[in-house]
Amino acid sequence: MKRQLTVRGVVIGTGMPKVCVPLTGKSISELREEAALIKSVDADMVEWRADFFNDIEEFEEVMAALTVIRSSLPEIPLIFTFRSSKEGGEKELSLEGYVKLNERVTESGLVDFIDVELFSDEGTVKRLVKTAHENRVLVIVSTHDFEKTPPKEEILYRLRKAQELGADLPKIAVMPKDASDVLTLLEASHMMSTQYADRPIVAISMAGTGMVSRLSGELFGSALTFATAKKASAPGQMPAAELKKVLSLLHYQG
Ligand SMILES: O=C1C[C@@](O)(C(=O)O)C[C@@H](O)[C@@H]1O
Repeated sequence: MKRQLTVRGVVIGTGMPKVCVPLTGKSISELREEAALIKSVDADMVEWRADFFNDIEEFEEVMAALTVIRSSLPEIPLIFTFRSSKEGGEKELSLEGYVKLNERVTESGLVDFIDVELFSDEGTVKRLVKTAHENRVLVIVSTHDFEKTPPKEEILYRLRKAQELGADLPKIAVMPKDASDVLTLLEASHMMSTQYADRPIVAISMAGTGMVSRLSGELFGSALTFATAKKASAPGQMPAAELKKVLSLLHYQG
């Protein structure tokens, strides 16, 4: 039986995919505004994409930003993500800086999830998973390809590796060049969720070509989908309210 994740009353891994909206503000005042906007959007979860934040190397500022976000959105599951430039993010940190940042955020008690990149190296992933779990924080282990869609076997390998390393939510996002790449991602998502995963997973085909993958997770086994309140954090995201309508239509079984 597949595990589900229940976080602040949101159940991930059953029914409609849960809608997660990223915060991409560069400063505390931008983040405060964005958080207020998110209150008016029907989001299930929020992701702070901290790589957009100007003062990411100033730990006091990071904590201040996190406190503002958490106090503006006290009820909603919150993901902390530093997405490195090599995986499609805005900035790069040293490995040591990346580990420290994630550990301190984990220990702050302000977030429900951290996102750890699979290619950080195995030891780092294991260490961050351990610290997170000791602090009752869940872990998304993520991997991205902004250039192409790898073969199905490679997508499955990465998702299985993430699961093996202790991810509560293994996640992959890849770039399609055509419809057959989208089918590859969807097939891998379906296979992973029905044959190999004992927990929810997330699988995304990006950009306009891949948009269908952001809508069809309930059928193909992807438990979370990212949408915008203001600014997209990756190509192909659509406004959260529109996305929710489509998810409800696809959920309707007649
Ligand atoms: O990894 C992901 C998925 C994503 O890249 C997307 O394609 O929606 C958006 C990112 O903010 C998030 O961290």
